Amino acid sequence: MEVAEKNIPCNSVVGGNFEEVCSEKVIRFKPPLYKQRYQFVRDLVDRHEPKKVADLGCGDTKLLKLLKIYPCIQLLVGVDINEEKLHSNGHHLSPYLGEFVKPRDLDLTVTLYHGSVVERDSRLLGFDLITCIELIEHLNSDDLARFPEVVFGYLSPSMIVISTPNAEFNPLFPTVTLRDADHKFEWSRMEFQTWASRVADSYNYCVEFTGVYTTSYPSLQQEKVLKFVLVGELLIQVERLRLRHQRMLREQEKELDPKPGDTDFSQAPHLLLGEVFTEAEKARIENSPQPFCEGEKFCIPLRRLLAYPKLHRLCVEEDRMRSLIADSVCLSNDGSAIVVDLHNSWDYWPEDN
Ligand SMILES: C[S@@+](CC[C@H](N)C(=O)[O-])C[C@H]1O[C@@H](n2cnc3c(N)ncnc32)[C@H](O)[C@@H]1O
Ligand SMILES: [Mg+2]
Repeated sequence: MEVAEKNIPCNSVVGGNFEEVCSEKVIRFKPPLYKQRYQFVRDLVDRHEPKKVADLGCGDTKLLKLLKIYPCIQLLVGVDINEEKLHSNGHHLSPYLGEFVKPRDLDLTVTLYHGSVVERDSRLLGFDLITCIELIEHLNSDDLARFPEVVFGYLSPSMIVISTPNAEFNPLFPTVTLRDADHKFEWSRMEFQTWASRVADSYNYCVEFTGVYTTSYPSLQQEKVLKFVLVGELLIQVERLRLRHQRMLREQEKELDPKPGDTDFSQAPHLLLGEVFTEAEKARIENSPQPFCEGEKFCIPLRRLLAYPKLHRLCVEEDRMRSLIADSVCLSNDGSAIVVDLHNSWDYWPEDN
């Protein structure tokens, strides 16, 4: 899948299709690929609100039917070399009764042209978006060679979407080498990207690649995610330290004023500690500033917290940590420590929360 956008810098992304292989080795795409391709175009229309859109190789006009509901689009054109397809499907593009009852705010004209994408047609000049969905693989080598000059060079719309099957999936299909009898070729992602990058370069477009299905995963590179993980780990660590400090105080009390029946917990394993540290981790923790009490307030220096492995692995500097957690916890006046009530675990949050 390619989106080429004229003169607007963007990054290159390489994605993959989303597929599922069933037990009997019949490949199915979920949702079906044609729906994913159309959805990709719809998302683009949502984002860029083009006024004039043309679908080249529009076939049975399914995409045009989906696009005619967009209020931003005022001119919608379909072109196909197969006149019969246009005739048998064109009537689906007429307005419904409901569209008379509740008319659009802005004009919309829908037109179908019979013609070839490799012929210059001045009626397609000045478009905001041109889509070529599963078209180029139907062009013979001469037509494919003419395609860039006509579509990118002559028609030169603001944006072009081109989709073509990914041949890398073909070994998963039970049948032959090409997926359709009319296909003249099927490219790997690399072949497509090489072609598209060269075309985009020649006509001063910038190019972006994606599979029809793309999703991004949360990572620590995203500030929201980092903050969520940081605050979560931090609260766990603060609670551990607070409970440990309470226990230490109780033990000290007992040592000073032992009562009959008191058990000596000092030798018992500290169940609440929960974590096992390597020697290096222990050393890092011990070399960091210690938690301390100010009256009933228990203060844990940020540097101490950052020494614990689960927080250390987030690779956050003290200053960054301070700004990320500032609205989630109470900080000491100088901002160097988190302050909690020693006896109440529900006071971590700043007062106005
Ligand atoms: C696989 S169909 C894709 C139809 C539609 N874009 C879709 O995604 O459902 C390819 C279409 O391209 C049309 N086509 C092939 N060569 C063409 C050309 N040179 N100019 C215009 N249309 C062409 C075919 O008639 C066919 O309708
Ligand atoms: Mg095809």
